[in-house]
Amino acid sequence: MNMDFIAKELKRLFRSFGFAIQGFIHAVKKERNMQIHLTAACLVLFFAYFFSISRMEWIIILLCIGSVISLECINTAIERTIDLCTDEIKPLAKQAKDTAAAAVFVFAIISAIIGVIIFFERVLTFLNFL
Ligand SMILES: Nc1ncnc2c1ncn2[C@@H]1O[C@H](COP(=O)(O)OP(=O)(O)OP(=O)(O)O)[C@@H](O)[C@H]1O
Repeated sequence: MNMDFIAKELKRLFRSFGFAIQGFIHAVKKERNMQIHLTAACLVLFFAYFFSISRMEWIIILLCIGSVISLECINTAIERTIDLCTDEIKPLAKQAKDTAAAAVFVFAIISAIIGVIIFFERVLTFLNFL
């Protein structure tokens, strides 16, 4: 492998990171649900730090945040693809969009339940302490 080849591959790699970041910025700017997820994620990270949760709990929370945000990106991509394919009202377009939205919804609900399991007792203890 010569240095030229490595430099070219690295450039390609960083270019693809750049495209991914552009996609993420687009989703954050245009999708209200993504803005809600990110706000919730910031709150959860603050509470996680505040309550000094365990290493395993950090891992679970980071997995949940990453999964919800990734699913929202995929949902946005599916919405755009469908809008690109048709601007007519079609049952299949509705099914595809709604099912993609359901993927985010299911994981967001499960993440909220995990959040309650991790934080509920700690919040109660903190409130009693006040
Ligand atoms: N081409 C289409 N044919 C049939 N139903 C559609 C079509 N486009 C959207 N819908 C449906 O209309 C409803 C609203 O969809 P729309 O994409 O406008 O908003 P949304 O799903 O809330 O997304 P956004 O995050 O952009 O607000 C959804 O149930 C969606 O499945």
